Order: sequence, then C-alpha cells, then structure tokens
Amino acid sequence: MARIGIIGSEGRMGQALARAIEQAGHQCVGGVDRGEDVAKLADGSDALVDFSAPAALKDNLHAAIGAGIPILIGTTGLETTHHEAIDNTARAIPVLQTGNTSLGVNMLAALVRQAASKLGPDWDIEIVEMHHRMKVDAPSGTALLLGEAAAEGRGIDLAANSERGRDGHTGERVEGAIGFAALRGGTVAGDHSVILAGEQERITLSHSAEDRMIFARGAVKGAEWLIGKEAGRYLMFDVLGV
Ligand SMILES: NC(=O)C1=CN([C@@H]2O[C@H](COP(=O)(O)OP(=O)(O)OC[C@H]3O[C@@H](n4cnc5c(N)ncnc54)[C@H](OP(=O)(O)O)[C@@H]3O)[C@@H](O)[C@H]2O)C=CC1
Ligand SMILES: O=C(O)C1=N[C@H](C(=O)O)C[C@H](O)C1
Repeated sequence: MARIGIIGSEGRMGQALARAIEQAGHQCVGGVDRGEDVAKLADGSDALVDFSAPAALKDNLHAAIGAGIPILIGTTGLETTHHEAIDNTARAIPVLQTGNTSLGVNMLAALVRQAASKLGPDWDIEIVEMHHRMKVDAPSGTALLLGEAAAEGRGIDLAANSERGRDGHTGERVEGAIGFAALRGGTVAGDHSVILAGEQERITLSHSAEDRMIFARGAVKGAEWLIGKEAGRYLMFDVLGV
C-alpha cells in the first residue's frame, strides 16, 4: 500500500484520483489546492500526483525533491521553462510527466508513431481534439503528445513543424507540417483524432475518453510504478509497456 498525496485535490481530476487511489488499495494521505502547503503534504507521502495548474509546478517539484519522493505530473499547458524545471528535478528524483495517463491514449500514440514512420511527408498529419467547456489550455496535452509521436515517427522536430490555429488567408498547407485544431464544448472528457491524409485516401486514428476515471487509474499505476525507481524522467510508455 502506497501513501499518495494529491495536488489539485478539489478539482475534477483530483476527485477522480482520490477514488482511484482507494479502489487500488492505496491510501490517499491528503491533498492541496491553491495557496496550501505542498511541502507538508510531500513529507507524509510516498508519491505526489499533480493535476493542478502550470503556475504550481515549481513549488510542487521543490516539495518532492525536499521529501525525496517521486512525482507524477499530469497538469497540461506546460511551457519550455516548465520542461526545463522537470529535467533539472529528474536529476534528483523520479519524475513522470505526461499529457495523458490512459492506456488507450498511449497505445494510440504508439500507433501514430508507427504510421508516421511508414508514410512519407506527402501524407498530411492533422490532430483534432475536443474537450469540455471548462478546459483552459489548447492544444491539449494529449494532442501535443500525439504530435510528438508523429514527429518522432517522421524524424522531425515538432516545434519547428507545427501549424496551429489557422484563420484567414493562411496560404497553402506547408508540406510535412503537423496541424492542430481544438474544439471546446459541453462535458466531453477528451476526444482525439489523428488524421493522416494522403492522395485520395485517409487514415483516422482516434481515442474517446468516456470518463476521466481512465486518467485517474492510469495516474495511480504511474505513481505505483515510480516508487522505488531511480532518479530520472519517465513517460507513461515506460509504465504501460506500449
Ligand atoms: N495527464 C492527464 O492524463 C490529464 C491531465 N489533466 C490536466 O490536469 C489539470 C487539472 O485538470 P482538472 O482537474 O480538470 O482541472 P480543475 O480546474 O477541475 O482542477 C484544478 C485544481 O487545481 C487547483 N489549483 C490551481 N492552482 C493551484 C496551485 N497553484 N496549487 C495547487 N492547486 C492549484 C485548483 O484550485 P482552484 O480551483 O482554487 O484554482 C483545482 O482544485 C489540467 O491541466 C488538465 O489539463 C486532466 C485530465 C487528465
Ligand atoms: O483537461 C482535461 O480534461 C484533459 N486534459 C488532458 C489534456 O490536456 O490532454 C488529458 C485529457 O484529454 C483531459
């Protein structure tokens, strides 16, 4: 049985995670939200799981280092400076950061990587996602994870080849680009499609999240897996073996 502390405990994911921790036979030792002391939570935990906001990240990493425990970061909307902080932290403790903790999405990413590696740049790649009306970041962390998988398969750098938020006179599509489109509405837990559009044919690889418990269960698996690991930066691919 592991003692797991939740960052963002009153949020949609925090509440789902508390249920998943109990269902897996672990102990939810408590949680923090905005303005609360994460260092104290870390001291009583075997692992921290963070589903909060990018602004909280540096304090959360600091608390995990202070307590010498692993941390799983599910928060999305991270920028370059956040990733640099994660890389630095991963020299001291095990850190798993992912845009999506579900088995299905990580399997989808593996399929996208394979498809992109076999099909040439004449197959245009577009990533479409839809989420509930409360989501604050776009593209979703999952869309970026899928974009990274496609870019890796194709052997290109995602940042240098992304096309986001087309509007107005955009000009023709750039060959080899990876496009992103984000839809928001209702209560959608998370839908993602990767479209590979070739000459007169099209492949669509999709995942639909029916309930955010899928993310919560994946996060518990990730936290279990991280406990006792060497310092380093890990992915859900390492946990799920896909
Ligand atoms: N990786 C994955 O598989 C998944 C990732 N996510 C991501 O997880 C994050 C949370 O999503 P969701 O639960 O829907 O969002 P919510 O807005 O429902 O919950 C976020 C929680 O974090 C709290 N919070 C905000 N700022 C801080 C802070 N500085 N320190 C501590 N807590 C803070 C909020 O408190 P307050 O209300 O006071 O601001 C709130 O309780 C998002 O980034 C989302 O994209 C979501 C699902 C799956
Ligand atoms: O905010 C959400 O709800 C979700 N966020 C993650 C993302 O940004 O991809 C994962 C999931 O799609 C739900």
